[in-house]
Amino acid sequence: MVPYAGYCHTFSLMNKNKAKTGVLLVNLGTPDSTATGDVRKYLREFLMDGRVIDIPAIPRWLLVHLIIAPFRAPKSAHEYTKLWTERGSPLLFHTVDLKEKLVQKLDPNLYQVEMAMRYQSPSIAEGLEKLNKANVKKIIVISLFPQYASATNGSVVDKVMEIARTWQIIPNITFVNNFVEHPLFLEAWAELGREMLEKESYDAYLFSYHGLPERQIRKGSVDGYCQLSDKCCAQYTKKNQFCYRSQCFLTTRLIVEKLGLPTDKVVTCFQSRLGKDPWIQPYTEDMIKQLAAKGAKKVLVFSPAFVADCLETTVEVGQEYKEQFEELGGERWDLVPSLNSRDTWVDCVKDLVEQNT
Ligand SMILES: C=CC1=C(C)c2cc3[nH]c(cc4nc(cc5[nH]c(cc1n2)c(C)c5CCC(=O)O)C(CCC(=O)O)=C4C)c(C)c3C=C
Ligand SMILES: [Fe+2]
Ligand SMILES: [Fe+2]
Repeated sequence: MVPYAGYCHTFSLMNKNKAKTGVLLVNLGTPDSTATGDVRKYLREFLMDGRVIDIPAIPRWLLVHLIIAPFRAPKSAHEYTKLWTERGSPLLFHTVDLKEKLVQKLDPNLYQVEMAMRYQSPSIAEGLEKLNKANVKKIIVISLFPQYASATNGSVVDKVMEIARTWQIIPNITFVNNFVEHPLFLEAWAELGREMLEKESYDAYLFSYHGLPERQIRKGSVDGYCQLSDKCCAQYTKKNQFCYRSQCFLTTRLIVEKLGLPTDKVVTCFQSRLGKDPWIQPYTEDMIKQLAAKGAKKVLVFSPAFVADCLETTVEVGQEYKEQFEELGGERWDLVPSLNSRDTWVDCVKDLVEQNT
């Protein structure tokens, strides 16, 4: 044992003298409080991002400042009161917990981990500054969105580069593009699913993902491959490997395989449409109607575009869609909670870090 202990001691001293690898975990962001003013501030920053509302800057400014933010802020502020806790917004505190658990699992001599929000606080600028001051040799940026979208992962890349390009020395920066196929991401969802399935049996399994304007999928389509039909997105090929819709269908298939669910009882759909333009389909509202019309009484719902409980899951899926389903005669609408900071998910993030070191 003695030589081994000595070796470890030397090894850890060697590590102490080496530059660390920086890790930046980034989630979407949330208002600072449920006050209408804070929600308005959040919505303005979020929706003024040209990757989120991808229209020219002047019409975007008019749309956001004169229409969406003023009308949506009071309504959204009220919605946020339904999920706010003593620790604030779940999206934020679950990301803090994830970061803290990750820190526990990584060697502190090798890694410095920071977390940030794409919009509002803590900002990406603050997180990057901490890593820059620590003189890290490399930065691994993990956007906490499993499926790639220009509006989320793409926007994080944009923001990180906007800041890093002002530095004299830019270390190596690696971005994790998506992690839909990571076995531990899938296993974490399967564990959550099993916990629900042990207690209850269901007539149908609904996978509801955040929606996107169809236009944004078309813009990213290689050789016009993505026509937003079931034919293109139901397959995952090198042509549509970055198509958000196809990555969502793939996520469903892989979780369903792990759980051994009957595929004829599984539906994939998209929620949270904003504005009048067509968003990717099928819409979750339409699927709820179809399931109820077919006589489904008990539905188990997964939201695997989100890694933490948030407004979109807890309130929109867990409360509003539940009410709609019950009004149509449904009896049970059980939402699988999100990954938050459960161990298998932390192990997934740890593995993403180590693979990219
Ligand atoms: C899966 C990741 C997400 C994608 C893709 C995405 C695209 C996208 N979102 C909007 C508009 C809104 N989204 C809102 C909330 C929200 N969105 C995501 C994730 C994705 N968005 C999350 C995690 C949340 C919840 C944040 C929280 O604090 O809990 C909202 C604000 C909420 C509201 O006022 O109702 C808006 C607005 C667009 C336009 C878009 C793609 C173009
Ligand atoms: Fe969103
Ligand atoms: Fe596609």
